[in-house]
Amino acid sequence: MMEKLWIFDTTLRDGEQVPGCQLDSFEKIIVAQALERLGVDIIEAGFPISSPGDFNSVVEISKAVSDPIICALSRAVEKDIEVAADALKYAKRGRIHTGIGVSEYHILHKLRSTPEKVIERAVHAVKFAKRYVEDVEFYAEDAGRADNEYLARIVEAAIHAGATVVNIPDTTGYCLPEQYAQKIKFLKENVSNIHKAIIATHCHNDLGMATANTIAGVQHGARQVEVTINGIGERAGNTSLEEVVMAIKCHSDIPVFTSINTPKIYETSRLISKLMNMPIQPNKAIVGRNAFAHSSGIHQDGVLKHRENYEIMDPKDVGVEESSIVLTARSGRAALKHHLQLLGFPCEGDKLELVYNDFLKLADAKRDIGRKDLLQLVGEYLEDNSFVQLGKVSYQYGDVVKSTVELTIGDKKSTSSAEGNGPVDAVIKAIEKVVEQEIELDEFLIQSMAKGSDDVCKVHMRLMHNNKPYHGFASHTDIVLASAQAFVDAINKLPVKQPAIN
Ligand SMILES: CC(=O)SCCNC(=O)CCNC(=O)[C@H](O)C(C)(C)COP(=O)(O)OP(=O)(O)OC[C@H]1O[C@@H](n2cnc3c(N)ncnc32)[C@H](O)[C@@H]1OP(=O)(O)O
Ligand SMILES: CC(C)C(=O)C(=O)O
Repeated sequence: MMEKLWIFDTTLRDGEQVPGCQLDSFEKIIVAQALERLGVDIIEAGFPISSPGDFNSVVEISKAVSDPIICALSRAVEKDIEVAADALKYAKRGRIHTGIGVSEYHILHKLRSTPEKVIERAVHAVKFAKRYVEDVEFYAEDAGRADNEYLARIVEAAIHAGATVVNIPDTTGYCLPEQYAQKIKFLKENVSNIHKAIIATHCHNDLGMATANTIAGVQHGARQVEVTINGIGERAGNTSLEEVVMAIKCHSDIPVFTSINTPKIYETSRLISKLMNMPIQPNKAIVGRNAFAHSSGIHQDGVLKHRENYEIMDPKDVGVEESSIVLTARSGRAALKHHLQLLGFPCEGDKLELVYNDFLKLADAKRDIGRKDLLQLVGEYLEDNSFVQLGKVSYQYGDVVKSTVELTIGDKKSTSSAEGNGPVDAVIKAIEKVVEQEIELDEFLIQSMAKGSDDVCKVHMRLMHNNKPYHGFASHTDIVLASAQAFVDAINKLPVKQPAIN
């Protein structure tokens, strides 16, 4: 029989601990509401004792969100628990998450205590939390490295004291999937009252095993998974929500279901990445830019013949409009033919052969083959009179930065000025003013190629147009110019109509 797997999202607590990811209360509410729309069951909203700001966020999230359980973290310390309870006062359903370290490292070298005293503190903390809320989750910190016999004792005591959920964190990301699975199995078989609580996983990714360990835990009886969007979290991160949810969806033999509205995954992932300033690596499972991009000929041919040849999930199931066939020097005739067809130039036989040979030469010399290149290859590219070309770019500092850019379409020149937050913002705004397209700058990455201050920087921009992404690339020693060129490069890839100039 299929059982419910509770999705406990800790993006706003463990995820937010990451340097640079801190959010204010307003931003946290936006995230919490997105998590509610995504369908998570529990939102860990913060660690209220840690700061007035975090306390306030838990209060405001409790008011703003109605469906999920709102959870607040605490140590096994009375004051922490009191403050957590106070922060949860507006929550429709509030949960206190309390616990203590259970590995030898933590007992001896962090808490400077003894195993027996730690059990006493755990029991006291759970009982104390029960005075305020019915729903109390106990975490056995560093359970991944703890002795299983001792772990079973403290978990049994916590359940006896009233814990409704027992969390078995692999805090340091140490376990291998089989070890973690055995730990959960051991608890199922050796904790006499385990049927009275839900077992939760909370795995970190120090060895890249967080998702594998979480799934192994579920396969052995865990029924709550603690996860974050994009896998953000302390050090190498937490288990990523999207990976676990989609692994379960793809493997119907795992006897659990989740309440996640999977087509909302992609937009939630982008929101978190943007608000927390955490770019997503292109090859990140499920939500990375290349997760549904096919770039080598054999794969492209396979996907074009039958999507499932190289895709285990439908991109629409995670909110990605469609998979993409990216033209590179590793592409074959099938991919080239597909793109030419899309442009309205069906090409077969000898003609395709000729174009393909030229295409390979171009693709060897140029990494990114776009629409303009293809039109040139089929001899249909007239004078460069319909695409945006960037001319002179200038800007000056003052109270606000002012920029002027020259843009050309064919022989029509246009000059545009704008003000912005900084030179890149001012230049992008000036370009936007003259390009008649609905576009949104969705991602902006600047990377230096080497190390020196004389270095060339590489810019990647992603624009959204009609819910589809268009990528622009450029490199230059001048960051502002590289950004402007990357922006124009992406604009030139918009397929619907060629960008016009005012
Ligand atoms: C695995 C996790 O716990 S994930 C959560 C981690 N998140 C955070 O730490 C962010 C929020 N933390 C904070 O704001 C602060 O660390 C506070 C408010 C909790 C505590 O601040 P301080 O009182 O200044 O203590 P400090 O951070 O220096 O040290 C932590 C103390 O808590 C103790 N402690 C750590 N975990 C626990 C626990 N679960 N239960 C009881 N005590 C604990 C440590 O042993 C140490 O005590 P000591 O000072 O007597 O040696
Ligand atoms: C507080 C606990 C659940 C934690 O974050 C960890 O052990 O990693």
